[in-house]
Amino acid sequence: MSDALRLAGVHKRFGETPIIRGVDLAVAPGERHAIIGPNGAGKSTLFNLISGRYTPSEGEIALHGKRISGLAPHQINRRGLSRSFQITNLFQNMTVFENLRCSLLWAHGYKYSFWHLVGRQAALNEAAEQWLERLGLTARRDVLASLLTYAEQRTLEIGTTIAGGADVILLDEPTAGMGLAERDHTMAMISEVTRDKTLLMVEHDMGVVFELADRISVLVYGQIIASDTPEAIRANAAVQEAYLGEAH
Ligand SMILES: Nc1ncnc2c1ncn2[C@@H]1O[C@H](COP(=O)(O)OP(=O)(O)OP(=O)(O)O)[C@@H](O)[C@H]1O
Repeated sequence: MSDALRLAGVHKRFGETPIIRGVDLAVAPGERHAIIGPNGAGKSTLFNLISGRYTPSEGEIALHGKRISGLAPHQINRRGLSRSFQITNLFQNMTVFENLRCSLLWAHGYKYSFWHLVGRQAALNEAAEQWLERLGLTARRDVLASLLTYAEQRTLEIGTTIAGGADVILLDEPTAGMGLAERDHTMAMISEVTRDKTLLMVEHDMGVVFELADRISVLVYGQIIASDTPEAIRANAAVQEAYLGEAH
């Protein structure tokens, strides 16, 4: 079986400045993979390369064995890769239910004609209700997205990203800006809704990373210096020196 996601020899330069300097990375289907590294290491740039916002200066990126580097973000999205942003990306004047319904419609509805779609309303509503339940947002069903707490907005944002039907999910610091209780709740939610999905996340919170990830890659100055299980990463001397030894 091909890797869900594979980067081979990826470089990114901005002008003359090399930011990503030869990254090879393979993420297996169903794996939860975290990318960690010091500030400015190039984690966001890597995400921008994978999601199509930037094109690699060199190298290739493949999704399920098919090349995606060079495609536009919406084309990559159509092929099953979806990215959730740190800044929430919701329809603020729509309710929680409507936001979920919208991403389901976007995922499943575009192929059908309008009248066909009308016949599918019941199924769509049912699926949106199930997502409310999975996200623990049933009690907030009819609240406008703009009136949710920050943590609820992030939960809904992650939910709409996944409800959209993608099977490879990129999460950008999913617990940033949350208190401890919210963080634990969000981790449990991510763990539940990404079952059977491939997850790649950038996260600064080591508690989250070591609990959630099956594998961890350490990016330092645009290169992956280690890619391994959490236990092996914790024990890796080069990683400790480059990163974990710092006050994070
Ligand atoms: N569009 C751009 N043009 C020029 N330089 C850029 C651009 N985007 C990022 N950089 C530079 O690339 C380097 C890596 O930035 P990036 O945001 O990818 O790091 P990061 O690991 O995500 O950092 P952080 O953990 O602080 O979010 C930084 O020095 C940044 O200034």
